[in-house]
Amino acid sequence: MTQAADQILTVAQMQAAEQALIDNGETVESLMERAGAGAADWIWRLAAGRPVTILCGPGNNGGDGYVIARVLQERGLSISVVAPMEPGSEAAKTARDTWGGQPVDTAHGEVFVDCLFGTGQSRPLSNELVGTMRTLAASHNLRVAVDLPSGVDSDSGALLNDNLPEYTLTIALGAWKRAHWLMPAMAVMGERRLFDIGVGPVEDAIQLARRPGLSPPDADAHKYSRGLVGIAGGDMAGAGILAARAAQHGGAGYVKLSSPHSHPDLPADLVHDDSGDIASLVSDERMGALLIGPGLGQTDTARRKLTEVLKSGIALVLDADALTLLRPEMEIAFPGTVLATPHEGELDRLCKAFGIVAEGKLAKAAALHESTGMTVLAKGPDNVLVGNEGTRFFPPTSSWLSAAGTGDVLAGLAASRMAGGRSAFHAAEEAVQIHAEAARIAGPAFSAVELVNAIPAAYAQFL
Ligand SMILES: NC(=O)C1=CN([C@@H]2O[C@H](COP(=O)(O)OP(=O)(O)OC[C@H]3O[C@@H](n4cnc5c(N)ncnc54)[C@H](O)[C@@H]3O)[C@@H](O)[C@H]2O)[C@@H](O)CC1
Ligand SMILES: [K+]
Repeated sequence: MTQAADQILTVAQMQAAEQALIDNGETVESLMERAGAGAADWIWRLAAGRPVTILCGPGNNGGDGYVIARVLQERGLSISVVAPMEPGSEAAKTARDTWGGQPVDTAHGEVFVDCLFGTGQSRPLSNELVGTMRTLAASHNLRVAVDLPSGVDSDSGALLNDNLPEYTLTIALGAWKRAHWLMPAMAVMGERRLFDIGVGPVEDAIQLARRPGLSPPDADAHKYSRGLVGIAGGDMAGAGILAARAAQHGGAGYVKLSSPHSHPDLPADLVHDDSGDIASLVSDERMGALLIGPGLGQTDTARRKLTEVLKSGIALVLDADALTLLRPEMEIAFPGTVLATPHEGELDRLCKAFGIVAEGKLAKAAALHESTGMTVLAKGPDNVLVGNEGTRFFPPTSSWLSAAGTGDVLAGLAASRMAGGRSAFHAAEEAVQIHAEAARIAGPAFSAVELVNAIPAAYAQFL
């Protein structure tokens, strides 16, 4: 069931949704009035009586700005409007006439409101416009972007100019746009809020990930019913141990690490097979999910292990070295039960190996899913998940996750959720959020081991 508040629209989908509202009796003016008044409410709270400067562009984003100016002025705030371009659209002209004030060349105040461009941003801003925005942003302590910061491409999240201001708050109007959840745009938006103007569910829209609803083990659970996770390690012991630790905390009842060496710090509660014999791992019929990649290495032995694991038909998580070794000629028994978790560099390498030419994280992940049938989680500061179930975006995660080993932890968590019976898609959806919550709980400057230790508390948040 589509949740309208969680849907993330392209500009074309937004325009079609707006048209559907108009076909049902709304007008552009009535929608602008609602959107502008909604944004004005947020700005009113933020301003708390202090002066507000609104930068209005020529389109309907500028039109929203004139509505905001009128509403806030009627409430007694001191408002200055800077309008480097005359209104071009009919609705924006009407909004400006209804406001009835005189724009000024520049202003100092407390809150700067960017209504220069929204979803109609079609090309980079002139240096002059960037200069105007920067000057205004620098002379106001609080900065609000209405719908989108100007200079952001709504569908890709790209920044069309350098040196754009950073915002305190971005108010999405009617629906989330892709840029609200994609880097680098997401990083300049500050807090993000959605104001509903009545847009209904849009078919095939990208959705925000559902919050995981986890449960404790069944009353009659045993270690195998909770899930057996196998980890096919290799040359580097540490990464496999980290992933195994994460899998233990991620809900699985039993975790088996296969790596061809002993390790002095191997936890006593981890079953370790140091024969490195992959055949015995894949022939275990109780195996719920297998993770291969962290610490695997890129030797011929590693490639042989990967080839065997791919053919096994067991639900798989492919990460790290497994993604570097993966080639189109390798046979994957059931791609629908395989989750690949590439970071940006691995995603690029995979696209190259599979002859995929695409621009941007979303397009690359979608093309890789299309070409291989695997579920693809393109991880990073923005996470993009593409599978047969659709596409999901996620709230931003802690930037402290940019540390070695955190990817191994995520892969272990995903394998754990899969061994517990989740599809590759839902396992990834849950793993990203448990991982993000663990990072929040671990606080600043954590190591990957400390991240693992925070998983039980993160898990508890979703019970
Ligand atoms: N879609 C909807 O349902 C609603 C949209 N509203 C607002 O309308 C906005 C979209 O309005 P528009 O489609 O008019 O688009 P914009 O207001 O974003 O701007 C489009 C105008 O700017 C020009 N332009 C684009 N890039 C430029 C550049 N770099 N330099 C100079 N000029 C440039 C275009 O040629 C066009 O004239 C939304 O972001 C939102 O704020 C709201 O008013 C209410 C409802
Ligand atoms: K804007």
